[in-house]
Amino acid sequence: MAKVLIKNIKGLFQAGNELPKYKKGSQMDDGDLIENAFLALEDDEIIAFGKMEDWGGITDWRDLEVIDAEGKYVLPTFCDSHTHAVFAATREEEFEDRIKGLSYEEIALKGGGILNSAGRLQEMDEDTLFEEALERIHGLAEYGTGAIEIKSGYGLSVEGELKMLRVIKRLKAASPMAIKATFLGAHAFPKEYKENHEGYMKLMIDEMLPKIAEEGLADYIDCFCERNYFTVAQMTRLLKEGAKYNLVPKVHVNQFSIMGGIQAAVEHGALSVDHLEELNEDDIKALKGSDTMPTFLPGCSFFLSIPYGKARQVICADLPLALASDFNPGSAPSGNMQLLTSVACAKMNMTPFETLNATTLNTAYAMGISDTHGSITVGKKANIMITKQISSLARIPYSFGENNIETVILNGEIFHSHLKN
Ligand SMILES: N=CN[C@@H](CCC(=O)O)C(=O)O
Ligand SMILES: [Zn+2]
Repeated sequence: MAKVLIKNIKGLFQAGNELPKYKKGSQMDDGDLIENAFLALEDDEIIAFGKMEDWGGITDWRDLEVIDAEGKYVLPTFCDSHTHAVFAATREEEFEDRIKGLSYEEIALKGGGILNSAGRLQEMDEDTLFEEALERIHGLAEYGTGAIEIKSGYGLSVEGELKMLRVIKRLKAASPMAIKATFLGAHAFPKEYKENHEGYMKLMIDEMLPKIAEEGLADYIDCFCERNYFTVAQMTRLLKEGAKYNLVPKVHVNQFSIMGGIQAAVEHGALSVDHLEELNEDDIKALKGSDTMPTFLPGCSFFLSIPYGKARQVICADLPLALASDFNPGSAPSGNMQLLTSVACAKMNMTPFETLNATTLNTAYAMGISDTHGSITVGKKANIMITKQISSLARIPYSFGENNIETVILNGEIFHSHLKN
């Protein structure tokens, strides 16, 4: 598909050549929607868009492929800025334990949770891990995800972490999705280091980080800063070490408790702070004036029955906000971004436009790909999705669980379509 014209689009969402790098406060409810629009793609780029009546300007194309989008909306594909999509096994048994009354934290303290996944990952070879992860993320693309950040963190040993990050590197090469890799060795202390936290800190700093840098395996560095996991001091030390290798922080903070992790992450130039189920006024103050993207993970709140992030408080403070899936086998076993918008509307009182901004433009920022993804902008990647014929864009969050996306185009090529040719 060298040249494509999508015509008669009912509404083109997030379209503009002068959009802000992210939307915040009241801007979050602005869809930058062009009604009755066209969109032109050439090779893997967006080259023009506008009202249908202005289409006449581009008439010199030959061999033009035309897609008629009458009654349908076109959006940039979702960017999922926080996932753990490389894993060896699902964890239904922990799901059942939670139904019976155990909490996520109690299961983890018994050796389940992240350590359970780490044990399973050790047993799986790199090729199988890669093949299963590729199939998994391409399944998400059918629901509109065009870019995805993936963390390590189920390795928890030098070989295990390198294996995960090498798998992510192979995914980058094998998939048309935009992929970013984050080193999350500090996801949990492995069993062998239960009584020797300093030993594991040294292992990450002296052995993992240099090897990761040597092979160019990570774009970002993460740390699960939480009670029973890593302290603010340990996170700070790690972020400083990561900075020596130009690894920008994107961190897990404030999932169960408020420990000052947001302030420390902001001070160290974090691109995003993620989870934030717990959030207070000091945290909001720390985020104000920073360029750190607060990121909520409502799939985790839903699945673990923990509080939802206070989206209205963040938006009312004139801050931006991003929504990511947290796709992982323990706390959020779904990477369906459409479903995420439903949960955010129903449980966090976000408007449909707010959720769509929070899963496209703002997550593109939160994964460092704003220059190429997250909006319909001339020169950006031709990563777009076409909805089915729907009454309004609010239908995406409204009809929870349904796949409202009919066609997904990644880098100018149709990746998936429900249309029968
Ligand atoms: N909270 C830390 N890490 C993941 C869960 C990982 C797991 O349970 O396997 C999260 O973001 O929810
Ligand atoms: Zn996570």
